[in-house]
Order: sequence, then structure tokens, then C-alpha cells
Amino acid sequence: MKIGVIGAGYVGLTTSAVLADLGHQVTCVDFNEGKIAMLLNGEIPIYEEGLAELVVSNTKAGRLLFSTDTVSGIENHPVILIAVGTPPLANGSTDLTFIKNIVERIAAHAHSHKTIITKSTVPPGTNEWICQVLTEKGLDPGSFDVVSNPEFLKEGTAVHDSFHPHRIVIGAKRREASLLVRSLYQKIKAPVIETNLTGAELIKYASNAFLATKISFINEIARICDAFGADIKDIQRGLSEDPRIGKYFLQAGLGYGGSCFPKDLSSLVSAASEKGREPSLLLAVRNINETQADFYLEKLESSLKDLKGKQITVWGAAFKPGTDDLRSSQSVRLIEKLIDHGSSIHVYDPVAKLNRADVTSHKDMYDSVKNSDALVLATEWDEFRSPDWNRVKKLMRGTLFLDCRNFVDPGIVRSYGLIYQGVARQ
Ligand SMILES: NC(=O)C1=CN([C@@H]2O[C@H](COP(=O)(O)OP(=O)(O)OC[C@H]3O[C@@H](n4cnc5c(N)ncnc54)[C@H](O)[C@@H]3O)[C@@H](O)[C@H]2O)C=CC1
Ligand SMILES: O=C(O)[C@H]1O[C@H](OP(=O)(O)OP(=O)(O)OC[C@H]2O[C@@H](n3ccc(=O)[nH]c3=O)[C@H](O)[C@@H]2O)[C@H](O)[C@@H](O)[C@@H]1O
Repeated sequence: MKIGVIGAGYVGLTTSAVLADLGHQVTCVDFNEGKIAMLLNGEIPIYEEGLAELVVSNTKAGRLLFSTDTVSGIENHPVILIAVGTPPLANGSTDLTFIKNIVERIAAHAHSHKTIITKSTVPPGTNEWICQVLTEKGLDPGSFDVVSNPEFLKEGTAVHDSFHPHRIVIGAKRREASLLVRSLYQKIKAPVIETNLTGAELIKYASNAFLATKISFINEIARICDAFGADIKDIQRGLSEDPRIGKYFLQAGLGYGGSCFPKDLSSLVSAASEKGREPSLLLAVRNINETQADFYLEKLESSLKDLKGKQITVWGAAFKPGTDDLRSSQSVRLIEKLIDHGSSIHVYDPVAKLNRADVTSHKDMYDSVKNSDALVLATEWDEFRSPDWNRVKKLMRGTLFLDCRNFVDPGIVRSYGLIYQGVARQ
């Protein structure tokens, strides 16, 4: 199948490489000339394990091309997959500018039948609206199909997730269109859920909202455990043994960040409110997440007495390990709060680059702790699991270690003469 993928971000680039690897002829188009220049040069603009190899091998095989020419991307491909960004607006609703632009371009340049697949996460009703706009702009309703095919990959494991999805969701108006999208993924073993356009859009939002709810749930329980002196890791283990609860997405800590959970939850809240439905659970989930960093800040403040003038080192800036993505990172949220309280911040992240004038970034994890009053672990990169604690202790001025991800063994840290602190950790 000849596929034009619009957008070379996390989703567009990964999906392009995976579809090419499955044997399709893919052109990945992005209007960001810098990104396409890098890709044409064999460089990958994002940090994502296994993606470089997949892109390079499929480019060499001639199955994967890159271009900045959106018009050719539309004209030359019967299947167009939209993977542009859908960022949040200040009021929490979704900014559909990129989607609108591409739909207008499709309307202007579709001269043969097009199957338009929306991979971007869009609010309920958006794909119906796309159909309406294309018709209003003069396309014959028989000359195109719109299919909602949301993406469920996680950053850091994007390639693996794309080859091994838990499900493939296809929302379509016509059976033929649904079958065409099924055929794109025929080499992938996964249950296929077929529904209508809005059903597919809502499966995506409900999935992210549910996962975010699990995280805020365990963080709320951690706050309660903290008050009673119980260890959240024990509670987590106790919960996970019940298969009805499951073991995933119950890691308590600083809360969720990234480009999707915060934005998609807000978008769903906004969509529900527009229809007059009060999403009280979702609002609580968001509130817990937005105040979670304050709990860790209070721990630091109570130990250091005053945060003003303190040297604080933060290990980890990315919103989670395995990515260089800083979007809505809870680590950055905590750093900003510390700066507001007058602390001087030193940051080390193995991959993510936090370029801010008010923060000192370090290239070496041990350099970053020199003369620090406290060390904060904010993103659970593997290399923070068992650092040379002796060296850390000697280099630091103070002795406080705050584990915002419940990542290291408190006993080990204490055995080196450091003070271990967390929320609901004993
Ligand atoms: N990042 C993730 O892990 C996941 C993201 N999603 C959803 O997928 C969508 C894309 O997300 P990301 O890949 O993270 O976004 P991104 O912002 O990293 O990439 C989007 C790309 O689209 C390009 N673009 C925008 N308009 C264009 C146009 N008219 N022509 C050509 N290129 C254009 C931009 O230059 C950018 O490179 C969003 O709706 C997101 O919610 C869904 C699942 C996972
Ligand atoms: O729609 C999306 O963009 C994607 O959003 C998430 O993927 P992602 O944001 O890449 O990362 P996750 O692994 O889900 O982590 C999100 C945040 O939750 C936090 N988290 C995760 C799990 C957990 O138990 N506790 C916890 O605090 C992580 O630290 C991170 O900040 C979903 O997991 C994907 O299925 C979805 O496709």
C-alpha cells in the first residue's frame, strides 16, 4: 500500500517506520524543514530506542521516504495518515489548527479516492467534522473515507509498542474503509476493535483517562499512607496481587507528565463540559496530579527548614525515563517550585536537555551533586538505581536524599549515612 504520513513527530515517525517495515511504501511528510533535513541525513530528531535502526534500514530498502512537500504527500498517496500535533489551548480544550490545515489541504489536492486515517488524538466529533468539511469544500462523499485509528504507543518503548499493540482500534463509516485499515496491519497480531468514528475517538480518551486515574488513585493512597506511617510500596504490592486490580500504572510518585495524559484529560473534561456533563472524577484526578509536587516540596522544606539559598540537585528532567521529552514534566514542575522558593537548582539528566538560564545543567551525575544540600530523584533512569553512594555522600554538603519515584532502596541509601525521604516510604 502507498501511504503518505503527515507529521514526523513521535507518532508520525514511528508509524512511518513501522508501516514501511511491514512492507508498505511510505512517504513521511513534515513541514518542519529542519526535521526532514535531519532525517534525510540519517539522523533521528527524537530519542527513542530502536527507532534509528528501523528508520535507517527501511530508508535504505527504499520503502521509507521523507519530504517537506505536503501537496505531493496528498496527491501521490491513496492512503493519508494524519499524525500532526493536537496541543492544548489555555482553556484545556484542544487546538485543532494543525488538523484543520491538513484537512483544508486534502480538500484542495485530493484528485483521486483518498482514505484519510486520523492517528492524532482528537476530541469526540472531530472525525465527523472532517467528513463534513471535506464535503463542504466540494469533495464527493464517495471520493474519500475518513477512519479514526488512534495510537496507543508509549514514548521510550514506541517501536516495541507499535509492533505489539494491545489492540488496534478502527472507527469508520464504511466496512470497506475499515477493512483497508485492517489490511495495513495484517502482519500484526492484536485484537481489532471496530466501531464508529466517535467510538474510536472516545476509546483513546477513555484509555488515557483511566491510566491517569490509576496514577492519581495510588498517589492519593500514598498521601494517606504517609499520614499513617505506612509504606506505599507494600500497599502497591498488596493491590497488584489481585488480578482485578492489576500491577500496571500503580507506581506512586511525582505524578504523571508528558505530552498526552495532562492534555488528553483536560480535553476530555472540556468536551464533557461542552455537553453539560460534569466530569467530577476526572477533575479530581487532575487536581491530585497538579498538587502532587507540593507534597515533595513540603518534605524538602520540613527537612531543610528554609529552601531559600539552598543548593538542590535534581536527577532526571524528562517526564519519564527512556525519552528526552520534557513536555509537562513533573520534574520541571518541581524545579520551578523550588526556584520560586529561592533555591539554586543543578540538574542532571542522561538524555533530556533542560536549557534554562535559571538552572545549572550538568553533563556528569556526580558533578551535579557537588556541594548540594539535597539530592532529588525526579525521573527513574536506570543509572540512578545504584549510583556510587559513597561518592555522592562525600561530594554533597548536606545529607538529604528525596526519592520522588520510590526508586531506590531506603535501607541502602541510609547505610551510606544519607537521610532517605519520600512520600509514604519507611
Ligand atoms: N507522543 C506520543 O507518545 C503519542 C502521541 N499521540 C498523539 O499523536 C499526535 C502527534 O503527537 P506527537 O507525534 O507527539 O506530535 P509532535 O508535535 O511531536 O509531532 C507532530 C509533527 O507534525 C508536524 N506537522 C504539523 N502540521 C503539519 C502539516 N500541515 N504538514 C506537515 N507536517 C505537519 C509538526 O511539524 C511535527 O513535527 C497527537 O495528537 C498526540 O496526542 C498518541 C499516542 C502517543
Ligand atoms: O496518548 C499518548 O500519548 C500515550 O500516553 C501514555 O504514554 P506516555 O505518555 O508516553 O508514557 P507513560 O508510560 O504512560 O507515562 C506517563 C506518565 O505517567 C507516569 N507514571 C506512569 C506509570 C505509573 O505507574 N506511575 C506514573 O507516575 C510516568 O512517570 C509519566 O510521567 C500512554 O501510556 C500511551 O498508551 C498513550 O498512547
